[in-house]
Amino acid sequence: MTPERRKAVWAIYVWCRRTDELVDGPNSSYITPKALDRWEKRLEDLFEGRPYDMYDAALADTVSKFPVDIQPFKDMIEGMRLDLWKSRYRSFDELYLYCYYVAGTVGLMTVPVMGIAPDSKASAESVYNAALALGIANQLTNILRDVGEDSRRGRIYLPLDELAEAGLTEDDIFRGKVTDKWRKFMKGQIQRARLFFDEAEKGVAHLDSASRWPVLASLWLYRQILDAIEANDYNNFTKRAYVNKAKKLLSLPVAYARAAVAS
Ligand SMILES: CC(C)=CCC/C(C)=C/CC/C(C)=C/CC/C(C)=C/[C@@H]1[C@@H](COP(=O)(O)OP(=O)(O)O)[C@]1(C)CC/C=C(\C)CC/C=C(\C)CCC=C(C)C
Ligand SMILES: Nc1ncnc2c1ncn2[C@@H]1O[C@H](COP(=O)(O)OP(=O)(O)OP(=O)(O)O)[C@@H](O)[C@H]1O
Ligand SMILES: [Mn+2]
Repeated sequence: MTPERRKAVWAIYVWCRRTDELVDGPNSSYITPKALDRWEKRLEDLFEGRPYDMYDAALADTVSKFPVDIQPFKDMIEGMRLDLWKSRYRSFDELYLYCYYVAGTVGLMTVPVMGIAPDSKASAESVYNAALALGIANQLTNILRDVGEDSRRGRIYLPLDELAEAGLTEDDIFRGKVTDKWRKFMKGQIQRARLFFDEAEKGVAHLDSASRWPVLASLWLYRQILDAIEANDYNNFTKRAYVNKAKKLLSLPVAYARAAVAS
């Protein structure tokens, strides 16, 4: 990315990471809805040019230079509010909404920074939809990677109706035994996540040419976590799926070449 865009993405990343840390981090047990309200007030202040600390200042600088909208930031805080009380998702619709709040929003935050290609004939709406899809795909992948870890925190980010259809119960998740039923269920979940990645990939060609490589590379790196879950024979209860260094390194030049072809 250009240096200006890189700094802006950093600033957005830091804000997202700090927001996530409020509910996931070491002090999360002290975080109440009130604390999140204060965090939202602080967000409004920095958007109006009144940053509270240096990290906020980096984001205030970003929003003064790029046409970033405040709504996806507010929506991410809403996702953190959900995380404070909600630990079950009855259907994919409910889960999708959660994924939008905590990750789809990132796509909407970053498109104004990465820019749409001036010569692209795609509508801005279709590019935002692809960006949204990448956030959803990443979050679904994150969830499928962390089933065991989340269950040990009492959380199940899987559609309970689909679990029931597969003949599985909450207890099966807590017991964490890899059975044929589980493998079959996981195959379906992985397939759906891949559809969102495919949707996102179509949008990459319409981004400003300088932004394509980092986006395509990160898309490919994260998507390979799904392959790693398969390679672990769907044991996402006790084995963490990850993409090794060699595979990561190899993806970079391949993504570079593909991003260049797409221009
Ligand atoms: C180039 C690029 C990838 C830019 C995005 C950088 C950015 C601002 C990232 C913010 C990520 C963040 C900290 C989000 C907070 C909530 C959260 C933690 C979500 C999960 C990320 C993975 O984090 P991790 O594996 O560390 O998770 P744990 O906390 O350890 O469990 C998420 C799974 C979501 C991240 C979502 C994205 C990176 C969306 C990216 C979308 C785009 C860049 C749009 C691209 C545009 C088109 C047209 C395809
Ligand atoms: N808008 C921004 N978004 C993200 N990071 C930023 C932004 N502006 C500055 N930074 C980073 O914050 C750090 C401090 O910035 P600063 O401009 O003060 O640079 P510096 O390295 O301290 O140089 P100098 O000594 O010339 O001030 C640098 O690492 C810079 O890349
Ligand atoms: Mn997290």
